[in-house]
Amino acid sequence: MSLAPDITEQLARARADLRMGVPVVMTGPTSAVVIAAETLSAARLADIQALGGQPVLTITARRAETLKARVYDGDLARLVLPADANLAWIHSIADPADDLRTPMKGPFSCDREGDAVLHRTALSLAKTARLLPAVLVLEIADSFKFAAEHGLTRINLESTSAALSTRSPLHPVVHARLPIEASEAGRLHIYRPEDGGEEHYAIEVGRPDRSKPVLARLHSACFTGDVLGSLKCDCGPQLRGALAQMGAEGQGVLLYLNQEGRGIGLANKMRAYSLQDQGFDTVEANHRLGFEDDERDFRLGSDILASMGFSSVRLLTNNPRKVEMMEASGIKVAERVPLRVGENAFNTAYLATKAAKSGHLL
Ligand SMILES: Nc1nc2c(ncn2[C@@H]2O[C@H](COP(=O)(O)OP(=O)(O)OP(=O)(O)O)[C@@H](O)[C@H]2O)c(=O)[nH]1
Ligand SMILES: [Zn+2]
Repeated sequence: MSLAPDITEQLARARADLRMGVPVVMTGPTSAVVIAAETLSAARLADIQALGGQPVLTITARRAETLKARVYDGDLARLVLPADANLAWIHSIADPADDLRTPMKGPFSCDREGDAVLHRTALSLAKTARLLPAVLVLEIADSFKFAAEHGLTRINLESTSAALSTRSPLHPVVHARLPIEASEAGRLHIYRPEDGGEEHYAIEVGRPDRSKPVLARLHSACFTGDVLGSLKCDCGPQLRGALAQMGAEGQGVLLYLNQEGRGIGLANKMRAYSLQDQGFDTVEANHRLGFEDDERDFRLGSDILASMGFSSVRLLTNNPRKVEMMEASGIKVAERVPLRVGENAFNTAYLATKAAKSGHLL
């Protein structure tokens, strides 16, 4: 028996460390100390530079495209840290906020030797910590000794990449009656993932027959739209519209998935909004930040539906990816029910971009 944390638990620690600006040690065929660019402090940068060796700033190919840095590793680029690089330089590579004011940050020298698996895994970890996808990586010789000496979390590279590519099981925690405006027969279910990530919710309206397709909506968290009534998107009206339709039919399930900002987190979504104010559309903004168009995993939704006993849905959505992902993960989509509400002068361009670039149906 051991009380030592397993890889899932170690990764939860590693995420917390990265968010706090604390380095994490990765052990693999080559080992390295890794720190997130976003939370890096001047003191820690100086400490890393004092270790000797050649630090590398790893960014996604999306970010590299904007910076005109050479991509030798497919989905990422390893920028050799210039000897005179300071914290402001690193932050300006990670964060596109000032790109338009200071467009020429290069020329960059990019690594092409050796394997990029450690770098790729470190970037994924930063993304799951909801940080900007940019990490400073310095190879070290004896990772066990280094981690012990500095009191750092150490994770095994192979187990980390395996854990990050596996979906964490979700467990029902509790459910209770919750009368809502749309229906007095509401019930809120809480689901908690094993990996320490955000909880997700299911609002069950009435008591839908488990043997028939249920009216369902996969709603991704949008603090700005759902709570503040933002006019930049259509989320608030879609949320209330879906619940109202379930109330009118007397039954349905709304899954509220805490994948804010299409899975990049609220801070990054606000960075994207700031880029949109500079003239970029919703997809371009994600790319400039180093993210894909959509970083969500809708299979969370099928897991929750299956756990509630549903196998077939009438899905309220305009997003064909949601339909595909449902079907691929074992929930039959008997019907797609369009949900077009909440268009206004502020979100017309946003909705048009989603139709043109993300395949949303009009
Ligand atoms: N990154 C980013 N996320 C945004 C932006 N505007 C809205 N969002 C997020 O986009 C998500 C919208 O989710 P959904 O309501 O599921 O919408 P959808 O994928 O368009 O699909 P349907 O509404 O079902 O057709 C929420 O997580 C919002 O926070 C944006 O400009 N950038
Ligand atoms: Zn929204």
